Amino acid sequence: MAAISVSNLTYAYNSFSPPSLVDINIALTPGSRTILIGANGAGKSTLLQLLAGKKLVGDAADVRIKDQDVFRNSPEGVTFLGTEWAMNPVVRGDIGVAEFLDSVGGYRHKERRDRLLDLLDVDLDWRMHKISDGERRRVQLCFGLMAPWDILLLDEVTVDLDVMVRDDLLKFLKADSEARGATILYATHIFDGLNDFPTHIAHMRFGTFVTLPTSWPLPDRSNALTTTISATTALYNIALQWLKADREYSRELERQGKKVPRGARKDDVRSLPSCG
Ligand SMILES: Nc1ncnc2c1ncn2[C@@H]1O[C@H](COP(=O)(O)OP(=O)(O)OP(=O)(O)O)[C@@H](O)[C@H]1O
Repeated sequence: MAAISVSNLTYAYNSFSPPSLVDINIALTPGSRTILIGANGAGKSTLLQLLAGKKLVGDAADVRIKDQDVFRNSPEGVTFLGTEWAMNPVVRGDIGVAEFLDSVGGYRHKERRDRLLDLLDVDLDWRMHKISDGERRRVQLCFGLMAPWDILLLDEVTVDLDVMVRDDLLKFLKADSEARGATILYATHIFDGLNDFPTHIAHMRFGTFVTLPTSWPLPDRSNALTTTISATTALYNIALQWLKADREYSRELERQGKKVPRGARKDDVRSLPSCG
């Protein structure tokens, strides 16, 4: 049974916009850690939010976590952490971190909470309205990760962490996923220090997958861009190649007088070279 499975998923935010996701079909195995790579607007956040059950999809789509429909059954053990959390006025209010974490059940997971407080260097005496963006992000991660999760959906939440905290956090997530067979799907633009983290990588472009989740490191071979991708190639370089290919694709469409779509037609996308 797949940890996450998506079939026939096409999604538009409204009836007058082109779809932001087009015919998505993926299956992620339990215990896998997949990095979602794609340019701004590729559809990463939309996909993560749909998996978190935050948006309703049409009847044709089948979106499952642990074989349960994410909308109808709300599967347990799913944690979604996105960037918008820190904007919520509630978490910018005059409340202490200790009180805040207890109000969301921290006392039930004391051991994990204390480990995360230490790892993320969070002070229980901080007041939520007086801390920096990075400090607030660390509180969010402590809040989100203290209950053991089966499925973790991460949308660029390491963006304002300092390098050391980010590195410690990635090591913690990897060890936690390995120890408990838990699954991670992580959208990011920051590839420093990420080489040893994923079991799979995937490439999205204009709302669809150009490279489905593929085992990482990639096997040695040459791709259509005549650049050799080998097991030693850093994830950063792969991401750079993929995003360059995306830009070439957009330019080619423009040369052909076609408008670059926000949610591209899948035939357009799939006719382009893929590195995966
Ligand atoms: N609330 C919204 N209403 C309408 N369209 C939206 C909305 N949010 C996103 N979109 C559109 O959906 C597409 C996918 O956006 P999404 O945020 O999923 O991309 P992303 O890959 O996460 O980008 P980024 O790397 O910038 O976070 C984009 O074309 C975007 O303009």
